[in-house]
Amino acid sequence: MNDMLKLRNEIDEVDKKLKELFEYRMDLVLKIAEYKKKNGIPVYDPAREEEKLSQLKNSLADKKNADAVVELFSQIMAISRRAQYAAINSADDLGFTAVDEFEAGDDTVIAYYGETGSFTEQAMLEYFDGKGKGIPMGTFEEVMEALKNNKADYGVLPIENSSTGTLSDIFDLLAEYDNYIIGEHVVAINHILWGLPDAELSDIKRVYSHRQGLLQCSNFLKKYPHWELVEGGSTAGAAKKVSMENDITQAAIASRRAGETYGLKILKPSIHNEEHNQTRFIIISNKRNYIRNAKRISICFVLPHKSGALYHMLSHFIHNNINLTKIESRPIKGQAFRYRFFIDFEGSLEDLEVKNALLSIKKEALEMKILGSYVPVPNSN
Ligand SMILES: C=C(O[C@@H]1C=C(C(=O)O)C=C[C@H]1O)C(=O)O
Repeated sequence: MNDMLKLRNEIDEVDKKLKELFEYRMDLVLKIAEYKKKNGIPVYDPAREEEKLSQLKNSLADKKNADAVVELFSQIMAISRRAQYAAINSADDLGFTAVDEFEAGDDTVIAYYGETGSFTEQAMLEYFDGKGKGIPMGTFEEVMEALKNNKADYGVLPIENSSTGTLSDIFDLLAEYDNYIIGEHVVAINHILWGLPDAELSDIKRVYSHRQGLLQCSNFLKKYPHWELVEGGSTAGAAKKVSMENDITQAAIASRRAGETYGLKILKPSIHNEEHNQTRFIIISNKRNYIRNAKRISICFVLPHKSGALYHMLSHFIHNNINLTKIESRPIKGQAFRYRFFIDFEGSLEDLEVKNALLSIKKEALEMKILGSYVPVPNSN
């Protein structure tokens, strides 16, 4: 027998013992689960886990294995928690209810950002298949308020553009309001420069649009440095303004639907920077419901201000084998250089792995909110 074979035989012996010990440990873990269930004790006990890890680390004969031991036992404890959640079965509730579908009929009221003809209205019409009664809202916040005050059943808001990135205001509003993401929809955005029926490109002195419209067409606008760019309202609102004010020197960047709705003329088509300009919209509700088995979840959390806090938080995703699709951070109002993290990941609120990760994060974070669970648009993020 050669040397390696001999060593491998020894490893086999060690693994056999480890396996037996692991099975023995899991039996103990399940007995503890029984006790916790009977006495209403939560599964996750971070103080106990912290104490165990430092004890194991400090008692090592050879400190070079310290990080490996922490990693190994963090995994073992995550596996143990998962087994306990399975045994106890939803004693710790995430507070969301699964439904088979979201109903939308002719009486359903949907608050959307912008005016008739806005891209958000288009997202609403496509998502709800033309059903429901859309009510336009002048600001993102008004959409949130309409849900809060039960003036609307659903809301539709833009959240991310393929060329300009996320709309940070929406993240702040999601953290602030008790409204939840129940769906998403992606719309191809084609920006057109619109003027009055008699206007020519050479007449233009001022261009109106939403901030996003101006940003997404920045390369085209750079060619006309003498134009005054005015941001405010939605793209459709800008088209309406140009039509109403009847000034030949004014133009708007807006969608085809908006320009046609307000009787304008195309001065220049397809002026956006990126050929495949797309915006992702979210559908929101004030109820904590989600489509059963929806495979995307969004959360946000605030961490204690200490080193390694984010690393530790992310380890809950790693140890539960959860794939993150997006991470963002936003400054917390009134707290200089402190951040709230926003994470999207794959999984269903019914998965034990997801439950394990979320309940652990909830326990460790200063605050944690599940922003919703929904069916993702393929390849949207
Ligand atoms: C097994 C328990 O449940 C969880 C798992 C732990 C472990 O695997 O050692 C420790 C603490 C708890 O988070 C326990 O409470 O002891």
